[in-house]
Amino acid sequence: MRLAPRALCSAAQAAWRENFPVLGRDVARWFPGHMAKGLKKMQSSLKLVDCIIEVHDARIPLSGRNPLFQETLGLKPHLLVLNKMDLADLTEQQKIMQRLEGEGLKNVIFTNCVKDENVKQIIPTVTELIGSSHRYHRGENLEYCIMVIGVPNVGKSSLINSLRRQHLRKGKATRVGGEPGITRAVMSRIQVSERPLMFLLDTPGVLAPRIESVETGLKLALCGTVLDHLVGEETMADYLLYTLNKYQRFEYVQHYGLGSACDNIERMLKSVAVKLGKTQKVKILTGTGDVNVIQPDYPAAARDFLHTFRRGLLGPVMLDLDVLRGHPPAETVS
Ligand SMILES: Nc1nc2c(ncn2[C@@H]2O[C@H](COP(=O)(O)OP(=O)(O)OP(=O)(O)O)[C@@H](O)[C@H]2O)c(=O)[nH]1
Repeated sequence: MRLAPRALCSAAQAAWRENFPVLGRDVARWFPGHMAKGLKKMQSSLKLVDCIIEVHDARIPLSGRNPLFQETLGLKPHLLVLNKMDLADLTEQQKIMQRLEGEGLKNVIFTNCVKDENVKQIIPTVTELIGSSHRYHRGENLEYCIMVIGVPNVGKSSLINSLRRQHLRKGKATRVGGEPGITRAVMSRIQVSERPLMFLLDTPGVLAPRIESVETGLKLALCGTVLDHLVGEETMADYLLYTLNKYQRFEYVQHYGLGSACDNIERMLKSVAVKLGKTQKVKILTGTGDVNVIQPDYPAAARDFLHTFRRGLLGPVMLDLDVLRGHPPAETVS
């Protein structure tokens, strides 16, 4: 089953490295109006806020966070919630925590907001953070107001709903969705706890307008923070295959009944398409006119591969192992 590391860097790596710089520029341009507006509104609401909860995807704890958050919202006490822990391989959790602490992030909680795991730790941690931040202007006001920020689709709304389930036994207050960009406006305050009386402000997901590197862009895309069609499903599938092979996560072989691991995305998607019965009719122009041929539906196979990964069916994965192990970052996309 093991592929030699050299083989992993050939076919699989080439395509996404070539494609992404162009696609990445499209993604970088995709900094929609609502994100810029959202960030401005977040800044102006800051004076009402006692603490910031930044939610990020636990599969990329070391990359893809928006540096604008640090610059503009960094004055308040800050808790980093690494959500979707059920999808992340946390074998190296200790090292990840040490690394984050080295970057000044001392308050970090891993959560699963679908199953409410570790969510109960959040309110006591936030209360303690605010308590130790000398809020001299609080006066009689015993309410806490917390702003929830993060890049799109990391589970900000799910966290708010989970906190309400845990502390108020109430259901959904805010919309959750599988696509990035569900929350479009800084919403009115949502109560999440009675004692202490705590309100959260949900905010739209805001990506950095500039993507730090090709690999960061692809990791963000795999985590669903960018609309798939902007990067290209086949490019993302290519990077996913490269990553799974690199970290020896071969669950995909069994999941798709492939027989052996593969480092060629075209071959892999062809096998997946055949297994799934996804074929498409394509017209080919020949010397004697148009001929219809049946071809594997590569886009459908790529979509299935991505969807299967995002549901956790290919096992938990830590996309930032390369950063943790100190590999140099790939080229910047601007
Ligand atoms: N597996 C898993 N999925 C989660 C978890 N938390 C949220 N999700 C899913 O992730 C998707 C996005 O969740 P949202 O809560 O809408 O994310 P958001 O950050 O508010 O999204 P935007 O409004 O686009 O910024 C939804 O399909 C959720 O069901 C988690 O802990 N584990």
